[in-house]
Amino acid sequence: MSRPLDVIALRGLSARAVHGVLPEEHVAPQPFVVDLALWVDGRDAARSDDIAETVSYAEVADVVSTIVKGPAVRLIETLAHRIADAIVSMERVHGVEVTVHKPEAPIRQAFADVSVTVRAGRCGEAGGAVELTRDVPEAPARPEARAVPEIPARPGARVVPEARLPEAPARPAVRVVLALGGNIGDAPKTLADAVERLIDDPRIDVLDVSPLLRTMPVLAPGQAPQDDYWNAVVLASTALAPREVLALAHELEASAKRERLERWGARTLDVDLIDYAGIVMSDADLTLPHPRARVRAFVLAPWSIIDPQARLGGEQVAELLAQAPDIEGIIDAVDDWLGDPGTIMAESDALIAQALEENAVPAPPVAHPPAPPLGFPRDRTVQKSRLDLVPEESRLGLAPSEGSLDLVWRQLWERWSAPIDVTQTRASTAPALTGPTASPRFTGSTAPRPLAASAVSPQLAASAAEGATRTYEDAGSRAEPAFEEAPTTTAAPAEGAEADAPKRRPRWLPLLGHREEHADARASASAGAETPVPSGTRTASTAPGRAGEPPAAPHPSRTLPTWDFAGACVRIVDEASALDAPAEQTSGSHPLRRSIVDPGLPEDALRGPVADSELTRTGLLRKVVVRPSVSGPITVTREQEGR
Ligand SMILES: Nc1ncnc2c1ncn2[C@@H]1O[C@H](COP(=O)(O)OP(=O)(O)OP(=O)(O)O)[C@@H](O)[C@H]1O
Ligand SMILES: Nc1nc2c(c(=O)[nH]1)N=C(CO)CN2
Repeated sequence: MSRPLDVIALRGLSARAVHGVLPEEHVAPQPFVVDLALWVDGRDAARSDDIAETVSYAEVADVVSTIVKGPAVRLIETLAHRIADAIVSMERVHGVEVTVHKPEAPIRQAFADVSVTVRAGRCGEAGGAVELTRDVPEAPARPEARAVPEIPARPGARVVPEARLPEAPARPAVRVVLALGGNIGDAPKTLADAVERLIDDPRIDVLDVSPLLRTMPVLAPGQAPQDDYWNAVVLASTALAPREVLALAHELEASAKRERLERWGARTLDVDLIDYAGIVMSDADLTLPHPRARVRAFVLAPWSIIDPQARLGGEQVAELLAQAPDIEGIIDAVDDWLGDPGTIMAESDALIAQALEENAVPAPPVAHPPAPPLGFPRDRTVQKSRLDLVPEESRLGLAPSEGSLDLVWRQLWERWSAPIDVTQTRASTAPALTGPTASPRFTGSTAPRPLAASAVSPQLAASAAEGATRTYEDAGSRAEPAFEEAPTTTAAPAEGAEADAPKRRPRWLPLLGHREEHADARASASAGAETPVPSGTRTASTAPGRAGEPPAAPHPSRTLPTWDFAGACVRIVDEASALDAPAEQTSGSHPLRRSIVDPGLPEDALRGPVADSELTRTGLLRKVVVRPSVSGPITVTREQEGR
């Protein structure tokens, strides 16, 4: 009598290789992802608990990897059949189903994935030739499975100590992209806590964390206005299955007390799985890639900043970003946000308030030339730009180099170099952009939240009183930003405010200034002092480290995140600071070297040079968390005195 066969599933086995019809595909490697189902008779193995009686999935993975990385072929069919033939010829394999995905295939149209599935051998029952089924159960992956070595074959062994029992099939680690967002409570802090939990989670390796963006809410048509969101993206590597990653995302949301009251309702924390090794799937609980990510600048922007070459469903993320309907909804970017997130909201409010205040006088319609594509604004006496708010020394080396491929960084730079002037916005297509803003939070709130008097300019108060608020509607329903009229009952116009005076709003804000200043501003805010002075408002003469000037105030102490800096388990580095510096110039005195560690670290903290492999491609100051397990041993040097 026939009996059912067991199924070993191995999914998401990925490797970069050079298969394809086009000659250029034979030069530039692209990702190939293989899913496998193997039909085996595992009864004997189950009885003896001996790997020699079954098929080693590790061996299978080796075979697949060798073929994928092997000689180039033109078709994925060829590749899939080669794999199937090799696997089915392995001892104890009755049948195999192989799917080869080529998520970045050169296809002109937008597409999510292309794959081919081939089958070989006999499957289903041990006795007879039966149909292969697509209904392959998902292999249960145990978090610690990766660490457990394969049990060596021990012929004749009957009893295996429990500690050495074979684990469930190990899933290869794959790249995943998570998007975080929130707009209730202290969202930067909630997001930082979530990132910290991910970093601490043994099931997942955080590879990179994007800057934190403040974004205007994207809402469904007719949906009630909400506060601004804070968004970031995390790149990680994990051996968890897709649904397990989703469960992890839900755990994070639960720990932030996320409530689901309405679709796209305001939330403390939203964690979406945007991409899982490029795979395409959809069931009741999970769709991959995330179905709406491709039209969401609040996902695409942070993602492409940390991975300018990233692709989503076969499309360049940077290109998708350029088309995203809510691209103008990104109103602030904070590069260095994980260490002290608790003051970011206040800083952002204050910076925006100040920007509004300083630019309250409307510009003549065509008063200024178009912003130079790179570098600083040419005529800084006429109009201020976002960059003018940043001390000059903090801008050194920040400009993207000519010919840089980093489109996002160049775009940001262009925007920040442009005078803050709404006439430069998409006024022709979105006239309401010239309208007033609701509050320094740029929220859609019907009732602007009360702000410390010192943080709100008269213009801003007037703007708040005027009440037209701006959000974006779901891209599926409307391509252009939607503008909603907020109730006029929110606040009385501030005294002296011209009811019909044109109001302006900044669209992008530069990174906050020099890190020490930044730290000071944050520290003063967290110490409950007055509203922090945004770093950019300080004059360059007060910036620390400039020759002939009074020394900067000592760093205030700051609470460190809970992960272990002192033990060098993690390290925070920034951008191309050490690029051209000779070895002995590892101190902050080198002009290109701004800072290489979080300024909140203790004075005696270990500081390390930035290895080439760790440089960010954007030149954007930000944190990179490096684990020795990910990047290999870290050379640690002590920073020299005299910063
Ligand atoms: N790739 C995915 N990432 C996260 N959730 C997903 C995904 N695919 C499907 N879902 C499902 O969507 C459900 C609703 O998710 P959630 O409440 O986070 O939606 P939302 O954030 O309000 O809207 P959106 O999905 O548009 O971001 C979840 O319970 C989850 O099962
Ligand atoms: N700006 C912004 N808008 C949103 C966001 C978000 O994270 N950021 N999330 C939503 C549902 O997931 C709906 N709208």
